[in-house]
Amino acid sequence: MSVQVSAISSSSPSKERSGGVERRSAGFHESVWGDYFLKYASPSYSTKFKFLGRVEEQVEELKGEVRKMLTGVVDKPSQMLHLIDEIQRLGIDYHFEREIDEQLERIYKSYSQLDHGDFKGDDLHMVALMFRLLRQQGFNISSEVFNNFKDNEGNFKKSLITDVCGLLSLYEACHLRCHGDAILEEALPFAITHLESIDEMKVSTNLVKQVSHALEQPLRKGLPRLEARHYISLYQEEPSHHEVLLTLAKLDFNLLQEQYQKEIGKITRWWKDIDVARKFPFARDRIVELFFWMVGAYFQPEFEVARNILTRVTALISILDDIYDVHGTLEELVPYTEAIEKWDVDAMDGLPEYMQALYKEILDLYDEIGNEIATKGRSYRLTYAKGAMKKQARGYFDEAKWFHTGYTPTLEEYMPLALLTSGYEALSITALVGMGDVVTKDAFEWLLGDCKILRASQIIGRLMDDIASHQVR
Ligand SMILES: CC(C)=CCC/C(C)=C/CC/C(C)=C/COP(=O)(O)OP(=O)(O)O
Repeated sequence: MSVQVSAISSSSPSKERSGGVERRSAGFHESVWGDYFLKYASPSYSTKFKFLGRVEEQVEELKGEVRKMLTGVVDKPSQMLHLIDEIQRLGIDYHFEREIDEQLERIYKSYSQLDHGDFKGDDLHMVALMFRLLRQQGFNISSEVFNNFKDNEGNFKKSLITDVCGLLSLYEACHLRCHGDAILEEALPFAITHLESIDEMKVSTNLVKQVSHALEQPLRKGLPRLEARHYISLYQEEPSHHEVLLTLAKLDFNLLQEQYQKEIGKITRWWKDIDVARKFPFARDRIVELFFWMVGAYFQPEFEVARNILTRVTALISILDDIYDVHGTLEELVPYTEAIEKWDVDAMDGLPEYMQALYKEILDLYDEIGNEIATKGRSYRLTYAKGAMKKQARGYFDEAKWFHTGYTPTLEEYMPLALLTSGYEALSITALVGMGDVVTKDAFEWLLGDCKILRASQIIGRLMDDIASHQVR
């Protein structure tokens, strides 16, 4: 995400003097957005929908129609799979979670008999689509369903090479493979090779576009909102598209976009009031990018408060990271880390002005979060959030010590600390703070109990970040 400056850095940043001390500077570029989103926070900003109430009404009607499509009787499971796939790709599936789950459960229960009727076990597109949708939903479907597509010598059948639709579905399905899915490990390069060399004269323009987009960005790795926006345009060009689905997808996309604009407007207002550029000129100013990141974590409208909290905490952590990584001296960082540990406004006495300024922002923000969640009986979450912030600061401090003492850690020493400072633990905990009652105390304890998914995210996040930072230098 940034030019990281730490004990393992291979280049040195530039230096400058401030507060009578020579300080390093990473030379981050200014915000590319400036005040662009402020207008959405203004009371005089009015929605681009002239008749917002009418649009919302229309969305409700359309949702009713789609619900009927999803619950009505279809004699062909393949039709239902297609419908669910379209709904998911158009980004409107979050309105129909229960209906989709029920339909997929029905299909899962009967899939062993699906080789009859319209569902042919030799139709690669359908098998791969069924596999992907069921696995994604958490059903235990085996990758053995793909055995059928191999010849007697154990190679994928030659006839598949010209089946572009089938190859594309296989490719997308491969991204849901788990350890032990050997056939999908083999299938992925097979699908990629043949998708890369399709004869564009023999397939529709729309399919060519889908293939080239998928090769760049498989569905599984895509951000739901971006994928929806992309698919809406493709779907519109599809002669067989369903008008109800298309209209709902467009209106819903625009309504969500309006909501995000207001959210980022409010967050920009808060950021501007902090006066980041003046108080922390050495730090990254990436508030819009961070908000976008959090929309990737959860995009649904009901997570507005959660997104707001997570974006703002991450923004302050990002300044904190720049203090520990670049701007602060070791002599300043020692009392700063102790002050964060104490979490008390009196503890900031004697700290340099820029440190006091951030300290105050952190305390104020957590007070505000505390007030917000107290009204809902969720105050216990604040203890977890503060604990996560303190741990993060201690981790940053340990890294800074390595740097300032010129110590190069071994990989064994580096990894545990680097996983902590990746921020995934602190931010996963913070991500739960503003969520609804589905989150309980157990969820926080689970996250803190060495859970595999968090560890995997930390490893991926940390190593990708280190690779990117290293390349920037
Ligand atoms: C929903 C969820 C859990 C989101 C996680 C988002 C996340 C981990 C954000 C990290 C933000 C941050 C302070 C990056 C520092 O980047 P850097 O490259 O300067 O980091 P470094 O100094 O540690 O290398």
